[in-house]
Amino acid sequence: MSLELIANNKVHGGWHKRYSHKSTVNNCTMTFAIFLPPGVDETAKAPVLYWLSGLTCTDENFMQKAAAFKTAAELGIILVAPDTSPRGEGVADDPEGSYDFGLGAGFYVNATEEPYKQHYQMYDYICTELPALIDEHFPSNGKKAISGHSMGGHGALVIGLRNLGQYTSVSAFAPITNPLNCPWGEKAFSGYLGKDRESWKAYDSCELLSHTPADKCPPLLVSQGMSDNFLESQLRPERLVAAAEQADVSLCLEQHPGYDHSYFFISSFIDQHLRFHAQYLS
Ligand SMILES: N[C@@H](CCC(=O)N[C@@H](CSC=O)C(=O)NCC(=O)O)C(=O)O
Repeated sequence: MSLELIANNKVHGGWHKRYSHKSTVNNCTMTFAIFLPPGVDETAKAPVLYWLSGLTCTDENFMQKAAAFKTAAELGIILVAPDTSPRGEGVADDPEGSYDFGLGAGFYVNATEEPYKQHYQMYDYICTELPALIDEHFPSNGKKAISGHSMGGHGALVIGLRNLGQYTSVSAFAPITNPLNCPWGEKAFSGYLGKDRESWKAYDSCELLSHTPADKCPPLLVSQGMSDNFLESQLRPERLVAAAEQADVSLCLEQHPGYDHSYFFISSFIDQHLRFHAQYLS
């Protein structure tokens, strides 16, 4: 699969690059961004942290706002930030053009419903197609971890918990923990997955965590701002804690007074998340 370079910036001694490519699973052109820390090449390979962004984001929000490069450069971690949905001609959007469904809101699921299923296969894209592309074109050493924010925190938890053994560690900022039972999740899953709520459970981190064998669960870190406008209505971290207790799994939930839902919060704690992942990636 060929890549087209669309941006190239030196930063903290490494390189931030953006690429587009034809996606077989999403049946459209996709864009992703990558940070290559200094010194990585075919003889000095590095692990990869996949970052999944939230509603309304592209590959650019994390790279421009999270302030992750300095510590990723120090730790020798490759960062990969995909887009949050398929895009382009023929890709169905929310008929009402809202921000929480359709373009920029793929929810990291494989859609089964018309007219979304032709393109919205973000679960397979993140789990399979993108890592294969990264391993083919960049000096990754085969070790990978996953993190994300809000909708992307949901995606990171779901993908980490459905693919036990594949991600050394999983973290999330302000994740949508229980999309089965919150307005963002119910809207997205109805549209992408249809009316059968049973089929939604495969994409719910509380549901998945409550059934995860403790000895197979990856290390989990969740950070939540306590002045987050979406805390009560959409995020509900206490439900993830209850699921962890049910499975007797260790979950580190850090609650930070005064922080909101924005990248100001993420940039304040991204170093901690990078160091958390580095322990397991190294
Ligand atoms: N426009 C909406 C909320 C949009 C929003 O807050 N998006 C977040 C992710 S929310 C969950 O997935 C985000 O990361 N935005 C991009 C950014 O750069 O901040 C509203 O105003 O309610």
